[in-house]
Formats: sequence, structure tokens, C-alpha cells
Amino acid sequence: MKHILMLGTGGTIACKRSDAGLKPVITSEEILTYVPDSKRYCDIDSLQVFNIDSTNMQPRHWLAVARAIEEHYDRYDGFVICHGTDTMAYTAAALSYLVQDSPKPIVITGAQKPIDMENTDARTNLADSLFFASNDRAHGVNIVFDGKVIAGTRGKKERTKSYNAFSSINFPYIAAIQEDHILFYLDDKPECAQVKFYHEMSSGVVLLKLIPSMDASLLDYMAGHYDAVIIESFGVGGLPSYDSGDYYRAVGRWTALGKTVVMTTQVTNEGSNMSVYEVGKNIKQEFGLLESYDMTLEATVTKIMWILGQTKEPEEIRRLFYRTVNRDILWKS
Ligand SMILES: NC(=O)C[C@H](N)C(=O)O
Repeated sequence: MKHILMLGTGGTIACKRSDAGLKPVITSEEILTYVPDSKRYCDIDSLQVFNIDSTNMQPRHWLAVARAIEEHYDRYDGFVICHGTDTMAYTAAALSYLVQDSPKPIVITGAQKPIDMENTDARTNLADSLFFASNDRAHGVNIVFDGKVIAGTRGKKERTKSYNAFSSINFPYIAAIQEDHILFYLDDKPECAQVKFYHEMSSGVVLLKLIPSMDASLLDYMAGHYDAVIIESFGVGGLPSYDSGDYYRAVGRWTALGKTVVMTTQVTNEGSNMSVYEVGKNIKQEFGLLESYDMTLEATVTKIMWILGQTKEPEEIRRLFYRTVNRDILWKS
């Protein structure tokens, strides 16, 4: 019998209705009473890390969850984190960087409807997660949602209301869970992996999403307040070159200050490739910008936060950024 620790962090799965709207108040202990059948294949303990709407999630919360896993790592065979869906993809990616190469499964799940409702996805998602976390072939950080297992760095919330809210972006699903069966599409548990925990994350990261006509003065403002900027540009990637935009000067200022500029795309699927068009190739070559290629935005943001928690040295930032962690980046220059 597997021994699983369920960590409650809040989200809709733990919500009750109130006059002020849905609010997470159901404890992790109470949540477990809704999945009594899971006791057939695992003993489950629960730990309430906090109980918040995931809209309020910050790097310190990711560090607290990682710390709780580290403290209990030796005593359990697997971990299931109940979490809000809104920022679940960020947390899954953040945990992929904070807890690397775990031979034990760390599953993140949640729901679109509270667990105490009659028509809810919460019970299935939680039962599937406990089932997956009890499987010998499961490992590392994954999202389990609506019968799909998604690598922790590849998840994205693509639907605000439907039960099939999450997709795996630019990467295959790891497995599908159907009733009492797990169909592994990727079955690659390493023979011997040694888990490694990290304890630092920087909040000095900002995102700039381009729209047509925007000028670059926001980048100047951001340079005074942040260590890294992720620019979500259009298509495969590029920066406007119209005079009033002045992006070249603003990006040059960022790099002259030794700060990090990462280029990514607003398009969800297929990733960036800045060397295709003149508007991308020139600026990348001139300033040596980082590029996220096939990474999700959530993975890009949390990876830079994790890296800046380890180093401020530009060459080391580049090396760590292009090193694959939990399947996050496959396409490199
Ligand atoms: N479905 C959900 O869990 C949404 C909720 N607002 C949260 O992310 O905490």
C-alpha cells in the first residue's frame, strides 16, 4: 500500500459559497472524505499548507509548498497538491524548478467546481491524482486534470469554465487516466534519480505583452524596477522597428545594465523562432537576447524566477535557461 501526502492550498476544489462569492474554506482533511474509495490503493495523510484562491499565489507560496514536500519527502511515496486552477500552471512549473528529478510523483490537481457540489469534477480529479501518485511508474512534477497527465512545465489553462480546462502545450500528454487504468504515453522513469530541492526564487521578473502601436517607454520604467523582462511579441517573434517605438534603444539599455531580456510569443502553440524575420533576427543577434522557443509562458516566467534566485551572472543565466528541466524546452538554437 502506497503512502501519499495530500497538501491543501485552496482553490475552487476547497470552496464554499458565500455572499461575497466562492471562498476556499474546506480543509484538506475534509476534502479527503469525498474520495473514500482511494483508500483501496493508498494510505493518505493530509497537510494544510494554506487555503487561498490561487489568484493570490506568489513565489513565497511555491517555496512553502516545496519546503513542505522536502520536509516530508522521506516518509511518503508520493504527493498530491490540491490547488486553484487559475495559476496552477505557474505553480506546476515553479515546482518543476524547485523540486527537480524527483523519483517520487508530485501531482498538482484542482477543479472547476467545489468538491461539495453534486456535479463536480473535483472528486474525479482528486481520485485520479491519488491513483496516479500511487503508481510505480509515475515520477516528477505533473498536473492531473480531466483524465490527462501533463508535464509540470507544459500545462496551460485554456478554458475558464469547462472541465477540460488544461492542455499540454508543445509536448505530448504523459498519460491518460480512464477509470482504473493509466495509459502511459511516456514511460521513462529513470533507474536512479536523486531529488534536488531549491530554496530561492526572485520576484524581480516582469512581462510586457506587445500590442500594435505600443512604444518602448514602459520598458524603460521596468528597467528601474526589475531584473528580467519577458517580452511577449507576435508570431515567431520580433520587435517593432517604427521610430516612435524605439525598442532597439530600450532593449539595448536593459542589456547594458546586465539585466535579462527574454523573447517569447503570444501564440500558444508551436513556439518562437526569432531568426526567421528581419524584425527578430537583427535584434536577437545584436543584443544576445534569450528566447523561449517551445516553452510555455508559465515555464518561462518561473524558470527565470528560479534562475535569478541562484545567480545574477548573465552567462550562467543563459546556461541554466537553455538546460532542459522537466521537459520544459526541447527546441534550442
Ligand atoms: N477553478 C479554480 O480553482 C479557480 C479559482 N479562482 C482558483 O484558482 O483558486
